[in-house]
Formats: sequence, C-alpha cells, structure tokens
Amino acid sequence: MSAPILIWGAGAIGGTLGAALIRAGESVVFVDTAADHVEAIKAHGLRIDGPIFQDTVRAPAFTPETLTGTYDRILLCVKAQHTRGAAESLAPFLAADGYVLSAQNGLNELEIRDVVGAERTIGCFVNFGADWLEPGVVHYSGRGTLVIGELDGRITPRLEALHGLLLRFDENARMTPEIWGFLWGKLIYGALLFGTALTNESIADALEAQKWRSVFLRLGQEVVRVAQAEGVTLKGFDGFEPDAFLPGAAEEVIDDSFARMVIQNRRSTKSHSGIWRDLAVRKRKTEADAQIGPIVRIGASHGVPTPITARLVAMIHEIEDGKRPLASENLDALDRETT
Ligand SMILES: NC(=O)C1=CN([C@@H]2O[C@H](COP(=O)(O)OP(=O)(O)OC[C@H]3O[C@@H](n4cnc5c(N)ncnc54)[C@H](OP(=O)(O)O)[C@@H]3O)[C@@H](O)[C@H]2O)C=CC1
Ligand SMILES: CC(C)(CO)C(=O)C(=O)O
Repeated sequence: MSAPILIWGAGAIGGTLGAALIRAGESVVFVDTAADHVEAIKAHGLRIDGPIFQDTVRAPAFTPETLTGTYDRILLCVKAQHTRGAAESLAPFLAADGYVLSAQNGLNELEIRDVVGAERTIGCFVNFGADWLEPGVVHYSGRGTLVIGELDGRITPRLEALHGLLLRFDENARMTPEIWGFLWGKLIYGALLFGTALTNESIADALEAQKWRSVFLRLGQEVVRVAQAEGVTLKGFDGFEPDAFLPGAAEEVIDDSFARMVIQNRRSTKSHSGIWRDLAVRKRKTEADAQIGPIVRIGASHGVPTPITARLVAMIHEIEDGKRPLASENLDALDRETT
C-alpha cells in the first residue's frame, strides 16, 4: 500500500472521495475542523449513503491540532471561504515535494498557490454531487465530471499518477492542459447555481423554467465576458456549453445546453445546490464572496461591469442575514432589477 492520502475537509466532497479511495484499497487519513464529525468517524467509521454506493469505511481521522506526520498528497475539500486558513494549517504537514489538489468550486488554486507555492498546487474541477448529512454520514448523490490539471498546463508524471488514482473513484476522471478553462466554466455554471439558490426550486426546475431563461442567460453572459477579458478558453461539461452564453448564440444552442444541464441535475439525487443547502438547511454563510465574488473583482480590474453578479451576491447575503426570505420572487426581482 502506498503512503496515505490526506483528505483535508472530510465533508460531502472529501468524505466521498476518501471513502471511494479506501474502497479501492488506498490508505486515507481524514482531517476536519468539525470535532463531532471527526469523533463520529473515529468511533463508527465514515458512512456513505446514496445511489452510487453504500458503505462504512474506516480510516484515521483528526482535527488539525491533533494531526502529525508529513504527506505528499493532500486533497483540499473545504468550502472556498476556508481555503486560505486551511492551506495555512496544512502547510506544515505537506512534504517539500508534495502537492495540494483543490477539490473545490471557485478559483481556490490562486490562494493555495500563494500559501504553498505554485509547484505544490494542482487544479481540479469537480462536479459530482454530495451532501454532508450528520456527523459521520455523507450522501454521494450523483456522478459528475472530474478533471485535474497542472496550473501551467503541463502533463507531468505526478498528474498522470494522480489521474490513475482518481480513475479509481470515477472511471471517467480526466486530466487536461486547460484546467483554468474548466474552473472558469464552473464559475459560470456556479453563478447559475447561486441564482437557483435564491429560490426553493430544485436546480433542474429553476434552469428549466422559461420565465427565468433570460436572467440566467444574461448572468452567464456577464461571467463569460470576464473570463474572455482574462484570456481564458472556456470548457464545457455535463450539459454546460460555454457557446450558449456567447453574444448572439443561436436559440437551439442555448436551449440544448439548458436542456442538458436539466437532464444532468434530474439524474442526481442532489436536487438542490450546496449553496441552497447552506442557506436553507445548515443556516450558515455561503461561499458567495469567495466563489463568485472574484468575478466582480476581476471584472472590475478589466473594466468589465458585472451588475448581475454583484446584485446576486448582495441578495444571497440578505438571505444569509435573515433580511430576505428564500423565495422564487428573488429570482424574479434579480431579473427585473437587472434588465
Ligand atoms: N457538495 C457538492 O456536491 C459539491 C461541492 N463542491 C465544492 O467542494 C468544496 C467542498 O464542499 P463540500 O464538501 O460540499 O463542503 P462540506 O461543508 O460538506 O465539507 C467541508 C468540511 O470541511 C470542514 N472544514 C471547514 N474549515 C476547515 C479547515 N480549515 N480545515 C479542515 N476542515 C475544515 C467543514 O467543517 P464545517 O462544516 O464545520 O465548516 C466540513 O466538515 C466547496 O468548494 C464546494 O463548492 C463542488 C462540487 C459539488
Ligand atoms: C450542484 C453541484 C453538485 C454541481 O452539479 C454543485 O456544484 C454544488 O452543489 O455546489
């Protein structure tokens, strides 16, 4: 058995990845700041529910203060707003020639790179669905695209080795020389997910509704303009087609992309986004500032206005702060106020 893989953040994504790798015969160590979750894993193992596999896996679990050792492969799976703190906490445990893989939404690789160095950072685009249910229990809800890539686009031996490892989680896992194209693609799709989370509708129902097609399209087009100003070549996945969000896109291209995103989401038993879950179930701050906030900042740096994204972030904060109910009217209002 090879050296253990350290999963930093053993929630929905980290728990699912770690459990699948354990089932594939890998040695895994979990780290999480949620002490009750760590205690439950230590006492009873980590249970994975859901349609893809059900199992209880056993592995050492620690809070960051109790961890010891040095690891050459760390999978960072915390929410985007916790990235910098987590990267600083994990740095002492990262081998000099090791790496951190960001299995997250957002441009977290930029922050990880600041802390541990570009040469010890690998990018990852993750679109499978999972939910943390309770201490020691995660629901793996639906498959989705998983792509890894070096930040500078090289196909290195360590990327190939990591790809080999991740194939044991999902036989369709890929590696790419264009990880930034996927990460920005997920930012556009992520902005749409934040839009769906203004409501209690499922992702699929919200993306399917014709009354909201215009606001989703204008939101996506806004993020595309920022990505283009950054010089990013956007990549598509799981029904999300960047061409659908280009100015003057044909109606059929738009309809086809939305239809395929709806199919992808209906296939998953995760009906609502992690954003909605933070607002409606876990009653906590979302990743709005850390995940889609950078769209506004980067847009401003290029002189590209992003009023729809900025208003969306503000509305999400109002819901977080209890100043706005979660309701369909929010998406109607975003549409009205930004037309
Ligand atoms: N869930 C999903 O279906 C998908 C999620 N993603 C992305 O993956 C990332 C992880 O999300 P997800 O797994 O859902 O999140 P979860 O909240 O389920 O898991 C994150 C875990 O990390 C813990 N944590 C927080 N801060 C630290 C820290 N500094 N060090 C160690 N552990 C910490 C959290 O504890 P606590 O809860 O107490 O904060 C939690 O247990 C996010 O960027 C998300 O957007 C991407 C695709 C799909
Ligand atoms: C909806 C999903 C799983 C992507 O398909 C996601 O990224 C999220 O919940 O944040």
